Amino acid sequence: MKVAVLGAAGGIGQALALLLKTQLPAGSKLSLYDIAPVTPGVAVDLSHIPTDVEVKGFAGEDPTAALVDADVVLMSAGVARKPGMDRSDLFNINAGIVRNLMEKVAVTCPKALVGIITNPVNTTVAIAAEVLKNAGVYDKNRLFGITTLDVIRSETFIAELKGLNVADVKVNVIGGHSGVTILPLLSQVEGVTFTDEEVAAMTTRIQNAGTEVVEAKAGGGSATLSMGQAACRFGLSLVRGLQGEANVVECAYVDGGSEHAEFFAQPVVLGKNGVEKVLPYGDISAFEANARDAMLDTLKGDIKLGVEFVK
Ligand SMILES: NC(=O)c1ccc[n+]([C@@H]2O[C@H](COP(=O)([O-])OP(=O)(O)OC[C@H]3O[C@@H](n4cnc5c(N)ncnc54)[C@H](O)[C@@H]3O)[C@@H](O)[C@H]2O)c1
Ligand SMILES: O=C(O)C[C@H](O)C(=O)O
Repeated sequence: MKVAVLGAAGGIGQALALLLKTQLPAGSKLSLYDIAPVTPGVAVDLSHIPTDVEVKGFAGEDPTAALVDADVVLMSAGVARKPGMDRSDLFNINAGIVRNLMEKVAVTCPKALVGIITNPVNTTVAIAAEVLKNAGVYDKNRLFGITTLDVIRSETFIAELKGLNVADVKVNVIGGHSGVTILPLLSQVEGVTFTDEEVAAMTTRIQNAGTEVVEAKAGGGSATLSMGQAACRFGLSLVRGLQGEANVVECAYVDGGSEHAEFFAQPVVLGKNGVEKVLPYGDISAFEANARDAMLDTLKGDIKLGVEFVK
């Protein structure tokens, strides 16, 4: 199993690479790419950790060497927010970065499962899909926007609020990955009841959690360590599915035939070909149905921006 991380010298990339070096199955290969010249050094550093995962690092303008034979590609290349910015403010720089890297993915490892972390995810995933379509290699089951950070935040915040063991809290988060498009389905959390006020406050906190980190870091970037953990969880789930493990389920932003939008985050079963099955997200409350319907214009606009960027 070979996993490539693009943007591997960055805040997320280094945290993710460390976690993958220590958690990928024995015999795996980890391939690190970034334009930053330090990247081969990051790989040398990680290679001193005694696990049976081979690490190689590549720097420069061309990611091809890192992508050869990749089964999974996790992309966090690009710029991060500073206070006062929305994720959409990153579009001008990150759209071109994602397009260029996806052009290399399309040629070098078109069958790889690709997880996009680079923001704005609602738009960059649409960009990635258009690039793959133009190259004639698009398989909707192999492309994912990684929304796992919204899931782990939801689980953490709910456990804190309700005094629960976080390992017992499971939450689906649907929609997309920015502001109102992030919709945690609190009504489905087993063994927990919320007042209307708690639902409103918790939903807002989860939707603004990225901004909470951006403001706390005060110009030093956005979530990197929690995102490293989230991306590692998602990447390992992709690997477990590829290895034939049954019942691997994660929420992800996919082109899954949703009635709501071309791309929509919801639970999916992962397998040897990526998405094996898109699961229904189940019964939701009136509050959640209103929030879902209210987000759709924003989400569809974000997707359209990505499609038009490539055309
Ligand atoms: N999906 C999510 O939930 C989520 C969570 C947190 C951050 N993000 C996003 O992830 C991205 C990365 O965040 P970060 O904190 O790691 O930023 P960072 O600035 O620390 O790292 C980004 C890395 O990308 C590299 N890079 C830039 N252009 C590149 C290119 N063309 N090819 C290869 N590498 C390139 C940079 O050299 C840098 O090392 C941002 O867009 C951020 O908004 C997404
Ligand atoms: O908020 C950001 O800009 C980064 C990321 O999308 C997050 O949710 O933390």
